[in-house]
Amino acid sequence: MLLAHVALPVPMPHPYSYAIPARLAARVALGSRVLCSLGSRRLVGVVVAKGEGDPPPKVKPLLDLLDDEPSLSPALPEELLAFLRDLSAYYLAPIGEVMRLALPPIERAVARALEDSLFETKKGISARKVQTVIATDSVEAKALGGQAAAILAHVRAIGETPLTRLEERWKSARAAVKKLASLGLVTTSTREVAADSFFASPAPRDVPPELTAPQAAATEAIAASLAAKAATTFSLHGVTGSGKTEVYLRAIVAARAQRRGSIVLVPEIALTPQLVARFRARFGDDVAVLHSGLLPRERLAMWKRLRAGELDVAIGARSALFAPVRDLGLIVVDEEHDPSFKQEEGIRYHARDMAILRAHRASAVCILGSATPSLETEHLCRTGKAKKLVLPDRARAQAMPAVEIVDLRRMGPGPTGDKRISLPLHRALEATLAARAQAILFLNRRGFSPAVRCEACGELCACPSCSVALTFHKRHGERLRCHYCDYETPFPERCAKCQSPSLALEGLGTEKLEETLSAAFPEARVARLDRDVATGRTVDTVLGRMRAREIDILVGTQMVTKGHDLPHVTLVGVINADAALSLPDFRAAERAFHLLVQVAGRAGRGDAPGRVLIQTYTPDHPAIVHALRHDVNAFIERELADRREVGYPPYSRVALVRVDHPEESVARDACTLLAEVARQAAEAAGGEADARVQVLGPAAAPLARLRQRFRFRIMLRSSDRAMLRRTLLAVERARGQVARGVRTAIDIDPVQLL
Ligand SMILES: Nc1ncnc2c1ncn2[C@@H]1O[C@H](COP(=O)(O)OP(=O)(O)OP(=O)(O)O)[C@@H](O)[C@H]1O
Ligand SMILES: [Zn+2]
Repeated sequence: MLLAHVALPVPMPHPYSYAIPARLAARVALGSRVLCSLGSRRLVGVVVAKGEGDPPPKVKPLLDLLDDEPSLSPALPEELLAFLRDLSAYYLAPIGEVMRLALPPIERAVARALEDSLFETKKGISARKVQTVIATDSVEAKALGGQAAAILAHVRAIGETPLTRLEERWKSARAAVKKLASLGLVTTSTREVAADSFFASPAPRDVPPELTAPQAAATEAIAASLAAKAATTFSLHGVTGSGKTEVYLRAIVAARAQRRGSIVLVPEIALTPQLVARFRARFGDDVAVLHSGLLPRERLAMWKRLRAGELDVAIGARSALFAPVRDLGLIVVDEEHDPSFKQEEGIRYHARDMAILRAHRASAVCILGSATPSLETEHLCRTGKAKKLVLPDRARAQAMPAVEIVDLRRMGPGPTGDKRISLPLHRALEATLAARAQAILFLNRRGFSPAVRCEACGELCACPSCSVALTFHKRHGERLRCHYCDYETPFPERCAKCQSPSLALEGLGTEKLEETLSAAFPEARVARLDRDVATGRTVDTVLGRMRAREIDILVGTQMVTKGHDLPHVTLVGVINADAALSLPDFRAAERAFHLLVQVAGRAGRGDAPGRVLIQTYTPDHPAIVHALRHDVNAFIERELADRREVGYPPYSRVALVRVDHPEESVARDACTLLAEVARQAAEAAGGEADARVQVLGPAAAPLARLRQRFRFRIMLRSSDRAMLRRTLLAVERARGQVARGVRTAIDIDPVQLL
């Protein structure tokens, strides 16, 4: 009997077997989507293997085959299917749930046939209706005022405009449009559109610039690997503003020349409208831009066009890694150091690591681009697994900005009296405004639970055995705690280093900065960009206004540090460089360094030179010292030495077992049980000293309670991946033994340690 082994979207590690009925026999292929019954449910799964043999008892037949159109069948091409199986094995993730990462939304007709749809909407896919406003030929009888006048002028200048766009700029656009319509000055219409903000305005084609010598060398190396069909990973280390994007564009052209497709992964698509615009300027609208704002219908359309080979370039955030691009030749990971490439829920995959894997399997080229390569990537270069390409200078030979330190231990507040705006920063802002240039102020608000710092010497209270910052907790009296080993100590009376009694909590309270600035510089247009004020479209609007020079000072979080290319920004101020350094995370220094170099790199990209002021209590911290000199290599060298010494990645492999439950004792007991299992498995596995799997914990997670649940965890660490894996498999098997209601998760190569 002919059998199909089907991955179903249920949390089980194994596929299910079904009989292939004769009518489907010729068409069911590996990667086909099929309809199956499981118990009383009907589910859509993917055929991951076929075989002939004795059927298991009570085997049921496949009910139907979903993909019939030859260009779309099977749903998952062989290359993608094999990659997903590897991913599932690597992350110990249920095969059916992994498949779901790559499957398109389901069509309406199919969805109707399913009683139990796995996909986001039971109804299937609905259309996007957009209300637009068009100016008529009528002329106003008497002059209009206020928003109505502004909107009318806008619509006359721009042409048909979606109402939602108008509402972004004018609060009462809806009422104003109504009034204009009643005067016969505009008409509105509702229609179905493939509206996508990335394609809202036409993209004028650009003329490819002449490459700089390093760009040309990088492009040649990449093209040679493509031509040889040699799976190669490149680390493209180019300083900020060196023109990495141009290298990506040329690499895509080289892949196209061989009729191979490309995937470009970016950290956050909402923050990169400019990058998308550059791709459209080069390639027209023949690129698939995958982002969370797409409706299922739009996503399905993109998926189909990619699968059929009509589109050969997909750009998107980490999930674009699963795009069904035909004959994959290239995967670009832009800003590869960015932590957002790690998925933090469900299947906790790292898109950078998996990009390397998928490219490898497809004999494709993978480019990891960054001005601040991650230590992981640097390690790949040093162990011969990646080739390094360097762009040492800015593309148009602009100087790197001058970076200066403001030592907050010595420097008091400027005229505002707010200590976050030191005198030098205040003066620099004045000078920038006088020169009609723009400034970016970066305030780092990460670090939910504060660390303790000595105001006299700047020393941070750290764990004696883990070299990470201790975290302040109030719950059982004022205590400091290590989130790796659970070391605990009462709030110290004096600084361990200089004995000063002036210990202070590293403050958050940055909300009022924008207000303070507006008050201090009344003539300046101040705007803010962070998660609270910005979602999807507003980001685009704020960045658009920044580009149009309608903003003088932009205040923001991490969001302002990402790849923006704004030629009129001459001043960058870092309000408090220390916040990032005090996170209880072995990557704290690396992240802080990345942020500093990236945000500094926003200054001086145009003709006028740039200036960067970094305010800090710890001017001697290596992350700051090296950022001051833009010395990425020296920082990497030093940080690698530190990691090697304490045995953290990239010199070891780490995994976290996370456990949570509404009751603290239940969560702790479950975690203790799994830790015991891990210890026994680690012991049984044996191994040489440094390969031996270390089991740290159970310890309370830094975010000890989240959404009413108490969180505990175990950290497992080994220099040997196979050993670590064996131990984790034992934990995985024991997950079923914990008390009901306890949630457990295994996070392999974790990024977020909170
Ligand atoms: N060969 C070239 N000749 C002239 N201008 C170039 C060339 N290559 C790139 N540029 C320009 O240099 C600027 C910086 O390029 P790009 O934004 O790609 O830099 P980047 O390396 O991605 O920087 P970052 O890491 O800061 O994001 C852009 O305005 C781009 O148009
Ligand atoms: Zn510790």
